[in-house]
Amino acid sequence: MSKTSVLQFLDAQALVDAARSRFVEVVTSAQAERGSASVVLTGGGTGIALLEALRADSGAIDWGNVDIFFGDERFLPSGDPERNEVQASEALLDHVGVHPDRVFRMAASDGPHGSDPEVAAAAYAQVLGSRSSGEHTPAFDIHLLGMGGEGHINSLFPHTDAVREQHRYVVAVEDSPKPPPVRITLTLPAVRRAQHVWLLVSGANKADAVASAVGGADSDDVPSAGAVGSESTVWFLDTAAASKLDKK
Ligand SMILES: O=C1O[C@H](COP(=O)(O)O)[C@@H](O)[C@H](O)[C@H]1O
Repeated sequence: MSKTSVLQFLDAQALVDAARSRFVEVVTSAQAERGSASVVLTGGGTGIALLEALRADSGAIDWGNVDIFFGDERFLPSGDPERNEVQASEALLDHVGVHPDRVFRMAASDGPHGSDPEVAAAAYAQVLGSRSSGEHTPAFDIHLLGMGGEGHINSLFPHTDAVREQHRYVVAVEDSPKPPPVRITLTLPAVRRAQHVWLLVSGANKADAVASAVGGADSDDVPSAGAVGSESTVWFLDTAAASKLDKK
């Protein structure tokens, strides 16, 4: 039975510090148990701040034995500073001893799969399949998620085909309401394959969506409501993001 926890912190820095310590704990215990760990990174302000914090305190993790995936990507040319993987590399991956063959980036729009995001999404689904045993996508140890003010996670926006996807683990999004419009994203079935799903959310503009999701909204209306880990789901909130929790 999956457990949901809502943790509140004074500010975004305290939230990031707590997520960093817990990330180190989960990854190092997975490595102690089976030699490696697998994590899904997120873009966004708080998600990238966590990666920066991990860079400063990454000693305990054997980064060469971590499989690193991405929850979503902005389908832009390689090196574009808006790409989540570029930001993740600058914040963390370029500075720790990751194994280059174990960092699974989603393709760029000028990459090997061409400029068609559907082809790039299908290629990433194959990557997931190649790293799993039987289920077509790994049972990630941790899936990190940020959340937009309307409740989007990864590039799963309210009332879209992508958030309603029931079968595929990776899809293309060609009309994202948040720029850039073309993206690649893991779907809710992929998120739910993770043992631990962590939503890192700060800021008053997210308080309504947090309250709705924690209160059990439909994922079609508030996508984050559908983000549930197979073992645990943890909401890491600052005071502002948590401010409407008791009022809905
Ligand atoms: O566009 C995106 O936005 C979300 C949320 O970002 P935030 O800055 O509001 O926290 C992010 O999780 C996602 O990866 C990204 O592509």
